[in-house]
Amino acid sequence: MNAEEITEKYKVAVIGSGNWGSVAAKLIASNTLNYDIFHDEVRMWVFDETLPSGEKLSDAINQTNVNVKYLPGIELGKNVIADPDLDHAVRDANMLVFVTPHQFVEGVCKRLVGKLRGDVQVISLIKGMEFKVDGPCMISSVISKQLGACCCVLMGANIADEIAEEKFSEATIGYRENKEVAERWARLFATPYFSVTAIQDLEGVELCGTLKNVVAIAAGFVDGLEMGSNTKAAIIRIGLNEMRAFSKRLSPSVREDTFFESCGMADLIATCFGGRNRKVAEAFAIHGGQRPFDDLETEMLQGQKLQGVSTAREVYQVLESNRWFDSFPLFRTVHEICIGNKPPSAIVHYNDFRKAEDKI
Ligand SMILES: NC(=O)C1=CN([C@@H]2O[C@H](COP(=O)(O)OP(=O)(O)OC[C@H]3O[C@@H](n4cnc5c(N)ncnc54)[C@H](O)[C@@H]3O)[C@@H](O)[C@H]2O)C=CC1
Ligand SMILES: O=C(CO)COP(=O)(O)O
Repeated sequence: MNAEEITEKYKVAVIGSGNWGSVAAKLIASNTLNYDIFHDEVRMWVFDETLPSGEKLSDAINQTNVNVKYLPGIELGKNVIADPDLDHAVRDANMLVFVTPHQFVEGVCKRLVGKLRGDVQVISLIKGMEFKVDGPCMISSVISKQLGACCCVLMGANIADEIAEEKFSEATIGYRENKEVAERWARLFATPYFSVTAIQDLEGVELCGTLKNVVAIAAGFVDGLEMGSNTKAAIIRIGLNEMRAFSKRLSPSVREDTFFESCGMADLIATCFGGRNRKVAEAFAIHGGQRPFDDLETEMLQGQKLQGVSTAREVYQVLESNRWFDSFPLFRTVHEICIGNKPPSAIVHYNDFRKAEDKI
């Protein structure tokens, strides 16, 4: 292959190296070796920290090829290079994968303004949203606005630890216009154990991935209160209804069939049974709401971050600013429980749910 052909290859950088970020890098790294259109090397930006051994996390990853803190025991692929220097990690990259917890994305984007190639394409794997003075803003919009780049999303029933062990799962890419770009992203991620479908519903896919974390918190409360399978199924059904109604009010173009893709019902089920939001919310309810989520997160997740509690707050702000409380009792109550205004047992308010369903 000559030098000219090499410069035309797509160069990938992964922004984030947490639990899912590391698994995403592993998936991508297996494909960059398989397909000639991609450069082999995958740069993974690491928000660096010092390990108890005194070693830097980025050095440990490069020496062992394992993210010893966020994904222990799993080899990422020799072509994954951990890079603590953000500017250096994205240099020359024309495919950027954003996968930080959502609360950090704005700060990261600010640091990237003016540093990226003009032809850069972006995908966000981040589940969350921001509430701004002029209303709610999805993470893909935060990224596209700040970087002036087109941004797809990839969401799905994707518990990272299971995909790391190469157990089969599916994911959904949401795109707005450019199918060719979406298909290139699908090629970058798909493996025999990770099946990726691209659909033209950016907003729907991202809203599903974001809102299911609020329902997962509710499912955790139900588990902590030992209310059983029927109650949990009811919470999942009511939650899905609120997800659909909320998504359509924010974005009327959201497609009905999106809720039946991996990003929809499948992710909701996976997270309500196997996710971190569920697990920490269960502990919160077991402690009768007396221990704050922040403390439980620090104690139980070893540096990993919850998205559901802050998303519940952002969703609550949308409900408040639009006077939508009556139509979304589950979303509303999750936030009120999280901040200690109601006990965990308030999650089951049968009458509120039925009244709301008459409205939505
Ligand atoms: N873990 C999972 O199973 C899945 C996660 N997701 C989503 O992917 C996104 C990222 O999640 P994970 O990779 O699991 O991360 P994580 O929950 O493991 O978060 C920890 C990461 O945040 C970084 N961090 C801490 N402080 C920071 C700062 N000030 N600035 C920038 N980074 C900082 C840490 O270095 C670490 O890389 C989230 O939106 C999550 O909802 C999506 C699907 C599955
Ligand atoms: O989004 C996820 C699975 O698709 C992971 O959910 P948690 O953040 O609750 O672990």
